[in-house]
Amino acid sequence: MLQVNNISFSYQKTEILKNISFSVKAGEQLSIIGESGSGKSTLLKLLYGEFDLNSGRLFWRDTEILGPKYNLVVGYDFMKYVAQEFDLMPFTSVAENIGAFLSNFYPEEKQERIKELLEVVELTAFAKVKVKTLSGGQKQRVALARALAKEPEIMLLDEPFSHIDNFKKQSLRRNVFKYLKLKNIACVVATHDKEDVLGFADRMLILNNHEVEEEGAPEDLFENPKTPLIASFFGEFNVIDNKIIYAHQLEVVEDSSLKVRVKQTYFKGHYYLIGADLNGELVFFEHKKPLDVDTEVCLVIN
Ligand SMILES: Nc1ncnc2c1ncn2[C@@H]1O[C@H](COP(=O)(O)OP(=O)(O)OP(=O)(O)O)[C@@H](O)[C@H]1O
Repeated sequence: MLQVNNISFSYQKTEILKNISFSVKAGEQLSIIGESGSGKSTLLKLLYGEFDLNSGRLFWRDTEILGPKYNLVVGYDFMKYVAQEFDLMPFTSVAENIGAFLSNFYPEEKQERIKELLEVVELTAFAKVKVKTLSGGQKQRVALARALAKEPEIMLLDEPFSHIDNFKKQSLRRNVFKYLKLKNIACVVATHDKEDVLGFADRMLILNNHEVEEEGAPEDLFENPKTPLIASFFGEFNVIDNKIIYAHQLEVVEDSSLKVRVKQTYFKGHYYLIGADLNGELVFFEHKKPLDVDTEVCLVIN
């Protein structure tokens, strides 16, 4: 179990993270979300032992994770960290990069393992290609496979699919998260992307104003978002009578006291997002057809 006990940290004078506490069990997937600059990457780096804490303590099982002041070599065998900038060997092949940390003592097992990981990140066809010729997204996939190679007990992933195109993203996410569960590898993912969270994370933690704003299962936070920041992560929302109402909770009906005038219509695939004026405020709702500007419609909250 990863145990984060009341940690605080600052690069210079201003505190970036204040009194952060949480835990992650073996095999559990935790997503860290928060606005840009809220300290997600910094938190992952602290978990990896890259910096010394101002206060608080960090443990994986019984081992205390220590910063460079107390630990000459950053990092631990039980932990792998995939940063936003990948640390690969550009002049060797994809397969060699993935196998770089695997022992040569059992060559057949090593080749088997590389083959398995190439499949997880869908790079089998690129096994022999030199990493320097790959695209950013392909490099990110090599970095993921390389981190998985030695089956760490815990993975720290910083925006793990950010460079990968939408065609590949869905299946790659499923492969990687499924693999982590299968091998019971705990995982902490810093992300902006709700698709990295929904359907995969067991729990999520929201960083705001240097602190943990909320922590819980994605379903619970989605159903009962306590703040606009949390709601905004899940989708378009409104504040009506001081309550957070998602766009999909508003439905057009024949008659109601909630009358709005349509201002904008956006095609969203299987629905349209409509922006409308409600007593001078812009509200958003979903509708299966586009609506003409200035049409008056009535809404109910479901
Ligand atoms: N090496 C550094 N030295 C000084 N300040 C830093 C350093 N790295 C990050 N910061 C500052 O710490 C704060 C948190 O940055 P961090 O990169 O952790 O945020 P983030 O939530 O991961 O952002 P993003 O989502 O944009 O990646 C920011 O104000 C940033 O400017």
